[in-house]
Amino acid sequence: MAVYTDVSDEDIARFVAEYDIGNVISFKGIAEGVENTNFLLQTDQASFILTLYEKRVNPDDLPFYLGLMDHLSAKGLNCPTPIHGRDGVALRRLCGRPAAITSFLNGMSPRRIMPHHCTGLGAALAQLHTAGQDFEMYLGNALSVKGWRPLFESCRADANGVQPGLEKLIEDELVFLEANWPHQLPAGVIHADLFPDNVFFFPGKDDVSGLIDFYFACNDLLAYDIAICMNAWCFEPDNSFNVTKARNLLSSYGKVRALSDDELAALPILARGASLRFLLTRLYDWINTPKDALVTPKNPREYINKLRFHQRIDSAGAYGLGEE
Ligand SMILES: Nc1ncnc2c1ncn2[C@@H]1O[C@H](COP(=O)(O)OP(=O)(O)OP(=O)(O)O)[C@@H](O)[C@H]1O
Ligand SMILES: N[C@@H](CCO)C(=O)O
Repeated sequence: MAVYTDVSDEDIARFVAEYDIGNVISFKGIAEGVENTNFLLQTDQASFILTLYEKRVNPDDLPFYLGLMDHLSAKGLNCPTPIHGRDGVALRRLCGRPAAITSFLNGMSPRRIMPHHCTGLGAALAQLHTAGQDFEMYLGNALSVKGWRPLFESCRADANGVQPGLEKLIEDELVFLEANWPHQLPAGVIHADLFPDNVFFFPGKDDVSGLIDFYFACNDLLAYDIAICMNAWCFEPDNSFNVTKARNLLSSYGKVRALSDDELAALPILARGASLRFLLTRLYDWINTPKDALVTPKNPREYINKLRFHQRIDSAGAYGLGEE
């Protein structure tokens, strides 16, 4: 349950009065999500999402996230559109927290990922990368290769308690990635957290109907975003890699934005980095989330298996490219 900040009926009525979106007819907390407090807000004009940004989001980065959603929406990407108040301002404060209203997107995240979802995902990801190319703001990725060691140092003492040998696995992987990370590939705005819960589809349709949750978006290597998606979408619950899903993801991405030979060659190492990134953040949360917290931390072990899988891969052919 992710409603960290309570908002009264009076607070919401006062807040909505700053906008030209009609009068509130219903307002309820959304259980999904772990980072921020989200409410479904219905007015007599439309449905909206009200988000109160909680401690994990740096308030200084909010203009980038909201500006990016404005930019991508204007380019025709179906993502939440920030709603601006009568004074033109989208980022406001409510109940002591930074807050914004965005448009509500119809559609549902897939409960069971099928290969056709990965086809839709690949096209949507490439559209996002293409549409982001002329976005003028810049935000570096705090969770890329330079950010991983400090994160590891903050939780390494507890790593072996989560799985024996984990501290050495991470240390060795960090040394490898720090020495071999490809810095010269095409870069731009990436989503950086495009997991199935952030991608909507209409039932029975292959195309993505909408993308949400841009609060890890940043500037980084475009192919790194593909690697994040490959990890989040192309493994089965038993940890086996589904090459059909990966092939669909990569080939539909490539139809919208062609991948260079260098990007393809770097995919295994980018996938190792993407595994380590989510292994580390999950490990940190696993160790630091109080037992009585509202949210259940995600299991880091899933990402140990993904990392081990990619460590055995030496070329992108293993991800289904070049096959029929
Ligand atoms: N614009 C939107 N349109 C429709 N539903 C939305 C929208 N934004 C958020 N939601 C709903 O709210 C839920 C939580 O949103 P979101 O994933 O952004 O939360 P979060 O706490 O930032 O997330 P996370 O834990 O995934 O980082 C989503 O799973 C979705 O059901
Ligand atoms: N998508 C992240 C959590 C939310 O940012 C994970 O699965 O670890």
